Amino acid sequence: MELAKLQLQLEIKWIHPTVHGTKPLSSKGHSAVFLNDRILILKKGAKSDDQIWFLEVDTQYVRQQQKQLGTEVVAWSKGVIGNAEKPVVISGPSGVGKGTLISMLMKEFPSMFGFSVSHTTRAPRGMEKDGVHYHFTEKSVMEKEIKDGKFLEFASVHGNLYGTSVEAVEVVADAGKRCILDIDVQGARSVRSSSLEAVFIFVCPPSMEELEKRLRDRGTETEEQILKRLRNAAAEIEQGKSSNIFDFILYNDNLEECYEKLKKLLGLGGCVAATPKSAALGEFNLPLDHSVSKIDDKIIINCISSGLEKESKNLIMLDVSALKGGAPGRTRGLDFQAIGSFSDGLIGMERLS
Ligand SMILES: Nc1nc2c(ncn2[C@@H]2O[C@H](COP(=O)(O)OP(=O)(O)O)[C@@H](O)[C@H]2O)c(=O)[nH]1
Ligand SMILES: Nc1ncnc2c1ncn2[C@@H]1O[C@H](COP(=O)(O)OP(=O)(O)O)[C@@H](O)[C@H]1O
Repeated sequence: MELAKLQLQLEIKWIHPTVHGTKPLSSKGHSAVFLNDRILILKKGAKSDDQIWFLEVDTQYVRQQQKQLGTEVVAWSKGVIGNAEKPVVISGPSGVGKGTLISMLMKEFPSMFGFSVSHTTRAPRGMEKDGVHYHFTEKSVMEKEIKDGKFLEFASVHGNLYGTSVEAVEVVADAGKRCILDIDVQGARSVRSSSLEAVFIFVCPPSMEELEKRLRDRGTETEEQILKRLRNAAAEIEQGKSSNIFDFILYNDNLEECYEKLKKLLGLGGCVAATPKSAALGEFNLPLDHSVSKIDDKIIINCISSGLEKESKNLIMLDVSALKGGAPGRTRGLDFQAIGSFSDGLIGMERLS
């Protein structure tokens, strides 16, 4: 019996999984805590925005990727204190006015919204700037990056490749802004089934004739491209209206009226505070010398040589009960609290954020 066990042990093979996500840079040391489907890594002596990481081993994203690639997969995700507001996905046929509505929103609320800059293989239009309207890229480069797991979603639209990189969405949330994605219906469907929780809006034209007029008047496409966009529009409208991807359908007939409706459903109807809700809350540097234990969803960090102002506050509680997002993007929803010291008898709780 013992021999059989030993033989079994000897047969265990090391597996080298495919690693997705951006790996943390090495540090002077780290603590690791096993949660149900991922490993929490606390980097010692790292800066406050680089100290919490997760290595996902059995999350929904990892399982999806394993199925797709047919290999073992693990994925890195950086941990962030606090939550970001739900991103807004806006879809609709070419020429319906998505870009116009988004520009109006960004102009009126510059500190509240940020645009997810997509990658595309199509050529830039006259006024379009690389890195602002799109990241204009080569097909082979984009395909390689898609393979490396750098994209949240991608699709072939009107004969070109378009995609939202994980970074495009996360940098907006990192800046404490609400992210707006202008993507097609296929992309919206992919985001719907991803770990990113979003609000989905589909913009419809008042008629096909008006759509054609807007596309022609915009004057940015060749006749062939206009015809291709119009051919695709009917199917897109059909999918947008009938699929259960979208939470709201907006008719863009009168522009001002449509914009008012858009603001209303984003909760911007009345008097709005223009200050963004910052995602980066509080500053706390994990000292080199600490020990870590886990009680249910709470990670207790005992800072032995406390880097905190008050020596007595050397116990920190990291709450991982409400994690949001995760690989291939950031893991949000973490909460830090100073909970005193053993000598205090755990008196008082003070949120560090
Ligand atoms: N899936 C996906 N679609 C995108 C992305 N970026 C843009 N699109 C969509 O691609 C389509 C064509 O966009 P564009 O070339 O800018 O032309 P326009 O819609 O006529 O202004 C539109 O439906 C966009 O919503 C992206 O990152 N992913
Ligand atoms: N409600 C509207 N009424 C008339 N023209 C509009 C309206 N909304 C947008 N447009 C115009 O239609 C054209 C296409 O709009 P655009 O925002 O570029 O569409 P999309 O981003 O959906 O392709 C632009 O020239 C824009 O000025």
